[in-house]
Amino acid sequence: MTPRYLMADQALFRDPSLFETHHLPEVFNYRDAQLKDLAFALRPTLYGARPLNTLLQGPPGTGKTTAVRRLFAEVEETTPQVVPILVSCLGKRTTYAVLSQIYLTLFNHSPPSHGPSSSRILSEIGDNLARRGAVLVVCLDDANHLVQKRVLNDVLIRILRLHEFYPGARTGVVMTDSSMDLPLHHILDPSTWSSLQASTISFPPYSADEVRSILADRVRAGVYPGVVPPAVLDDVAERTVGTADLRIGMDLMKGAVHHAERAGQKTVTVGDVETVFAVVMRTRLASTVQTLTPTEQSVLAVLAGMADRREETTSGRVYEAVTAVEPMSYTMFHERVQRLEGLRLVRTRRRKKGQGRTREIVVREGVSDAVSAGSSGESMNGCIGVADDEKRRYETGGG
Ligand SMILES: Nc1ncnc2c1ncn2[C@@H]1O[C@H](COP(=O)(O)OP(=O)(O)OP(=O)(O)O)[C@@H](O)[C@H]1O
Repeated sequence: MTPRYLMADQALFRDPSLFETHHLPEVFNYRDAQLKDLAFALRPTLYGARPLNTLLQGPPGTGKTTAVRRLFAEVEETTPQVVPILVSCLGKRTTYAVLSQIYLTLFNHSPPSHGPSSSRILSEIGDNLARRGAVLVVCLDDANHLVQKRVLNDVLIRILRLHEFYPGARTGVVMTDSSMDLPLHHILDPSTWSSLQASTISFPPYSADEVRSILADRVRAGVYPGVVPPAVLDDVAERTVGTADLRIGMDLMKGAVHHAERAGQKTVTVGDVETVFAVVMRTRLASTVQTLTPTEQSVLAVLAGMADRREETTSGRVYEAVTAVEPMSYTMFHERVQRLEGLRLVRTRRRKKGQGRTREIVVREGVSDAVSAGSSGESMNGCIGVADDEKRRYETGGG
């Protein structure tokens, strides 16, 4: 039976899922050099040896995770004795959470609910690998989120030293970092640093032409011919370059096509893109704010308040204001600001003050709104609600 209702207004998309973040694209241009370098690091696993540990560094949306997923898929297909596991560190704040994810992938079920210790989970992982003679390659995706409380150091040392306690178990790590300056040599103990010895692969931002061509490929695969006119493609590409995140471009293109489809149009217009852009930005920002810890939310809320009142936001002043709300050491404050900067919620800049120089913390556009939307509800979830409402409105053609 031909579906009369489900597909009734599916007139413009061939396949909207091609625009989802988790979609692994068929065509992955402009990252040949990085794929080759990563393949080189993983190649020893084909012969049963440990991989070379690697750090993939570049701004958000530059293809780091996609490169890892492509090569992990190849490894999985060709080399059964290698177990590649990708752990998204965004929601993982403890060693236990990271190890549980590795356990889950290895054993196909979560650790027992009575809550074994991290060491117990690790010993089961080690036993399993040693028994099978397998090589474990863990990708800590967005490893910069593990910097607090020395979690990254703890996770790395446990994974990298596993072979000392379980001879036959071989392990290595790939880390991705979108903060661009994961200060590994500062945050890792000297012994972890020397076990890691990671080489770095850089993922520079895509040029404007590259962004346009990547979006054009996706449109070709996911949307019927003629639906997205060149002027619309140009507009989406330009806005994407402005936000420096290809993921926003994908969301924007998908949203604009949905908007046109719901309105019964045959083609997407620049007006559709304009309508959807604000919603995409708000949704993106809201979901980023939602990933913050309560302390990070406090720092951001204080900063946003100061920015709204046009107060001076030098780091000294902000530190004073933050500690009046929530006491913390300067180092801890500095780490929180670094994380907010890594998430592109704030940016810092050096400026002259009197005879010396000072660091100013600037809240990025739209962030104050996302924070106040969150604080007006019970939690930051309120902020997602606002964005979702708006999103629903445009998805149902309400503009
Ligand atoms: N060269 C490319 N060709 C096609 N699609 C790409 C390319 N690079 C990135 N993408 C797409 O852009 C989106 C973001 O890519 P990806 O998640 O790999 O970026 P990332 O660098 O890991 O970002 P983050 O640091 O924020 O995790 C995905 O939807 C991916 O399919």
